[in-house]
Amino acid sequence: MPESKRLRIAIQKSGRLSIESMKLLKSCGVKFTVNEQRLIAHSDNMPIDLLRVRDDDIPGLVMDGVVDMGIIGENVLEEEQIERERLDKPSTCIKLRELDFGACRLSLAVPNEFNYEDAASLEGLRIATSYPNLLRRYMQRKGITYNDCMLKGSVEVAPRAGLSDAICDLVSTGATLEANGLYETEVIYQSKACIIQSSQPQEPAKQALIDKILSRINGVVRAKESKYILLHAPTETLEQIVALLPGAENPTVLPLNDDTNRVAIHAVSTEDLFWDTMEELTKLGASSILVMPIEKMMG
Ligand SMILES: Nc1ncnc2c1ncn2[C@@H]1O[C@H](COP(=O)(O)OP(=O)(O)OP(=O)(O)O)[C@@H](O)[C@H]1O
Ligand SMILES: O=P(O)(O)OC[C@H]1O[C@H](OP(=O)(O)OP(=O)(O)O)[C@H](O)[C@@H]1O
Ligand SMILES: [Mg+2]
Repeated sequence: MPESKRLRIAIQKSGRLSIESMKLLKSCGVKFTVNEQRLIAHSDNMPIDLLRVRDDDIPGLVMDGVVDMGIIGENVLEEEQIERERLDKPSTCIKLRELDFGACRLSLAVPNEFNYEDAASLEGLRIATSYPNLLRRYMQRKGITYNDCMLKGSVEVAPRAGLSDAICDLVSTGATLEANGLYETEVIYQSKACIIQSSQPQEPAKQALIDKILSRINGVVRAKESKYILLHAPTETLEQIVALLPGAENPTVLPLNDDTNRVAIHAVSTEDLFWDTMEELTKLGASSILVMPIEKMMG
């Protein structure tokens, strides 16, 4: 297939989103082998090329129509969108869906000894960040003026190095802040990874491939969020037991050999079954409870 007909998907080369992005595409049936030295990985079984780049470059590549799709953190997407609007550059793309990885938040944080009351405590101070646009938008809405200290990395060491009074950086577990004697004061943006498509019109064959990938992603994510549950239940508590299964619609109820007082239940639950619920189920007489992962779902 000619180069222009192949679907180009940009993913992070190496970092927090890389492994999950590749896993997601592989679970959608896209086969490829990555050569660490190479920017492009061609799929062996579908007309798809993967571009492995710095995550900061992904939104721009999609917005300029250089690639057709991208997997990126919403934080980076939004930051680039604001920047491009400011510079009058193409700033649109279609967010196809949020993904189930890369969850983090962009937060303000200050040194442990800082006496913080609210964002106004930062009036006139220096804030180090890699996200100047998201920070500016937040502070403008609050009417607070501050001084930017733009750092591409190691933002968490800026206060100790005397470069800033506070930081605005990504937080997940909070371990990085704690290790650097900082505490989180305000969340300014909640983020997850997402998959985006160029807003330029696609030719039908390419659009059909994008739709197919998206539909497979929906199936993969739904399957990950679901569980297949099997158990034996006394007929007299059947209704209560079914009511306890989270998000299970119309479970299959089957008779058991030589036992008229008990039935087997098969159900797909849209949530995980927690230990507390398992214990409630056994109190109602359920036995042989099995909770199994589902690999794929469709329809
Ligand atoms: N601690 C975290 N937990 C979960 N997701 C995170 C975390 N930190 C960052 N992310 C998400 O992963 C994205 C990539 O983070 P990473 O630290 O790999 O970026 P980077 O160092 O800028 O990489 P690159 O070299 O590609 O520019 C972030 O933009 C964010 O969406
Ligand atoms: O709250 P935590 O769980 O500690 O996570 C937050 C850290 O994770 C990210 O960095 P990453 O570890 O991806 O490395 P980087 O600094 O090289 O980007 C982010 O920039 C924070 O430094
Ligand atoms: Mg980056």
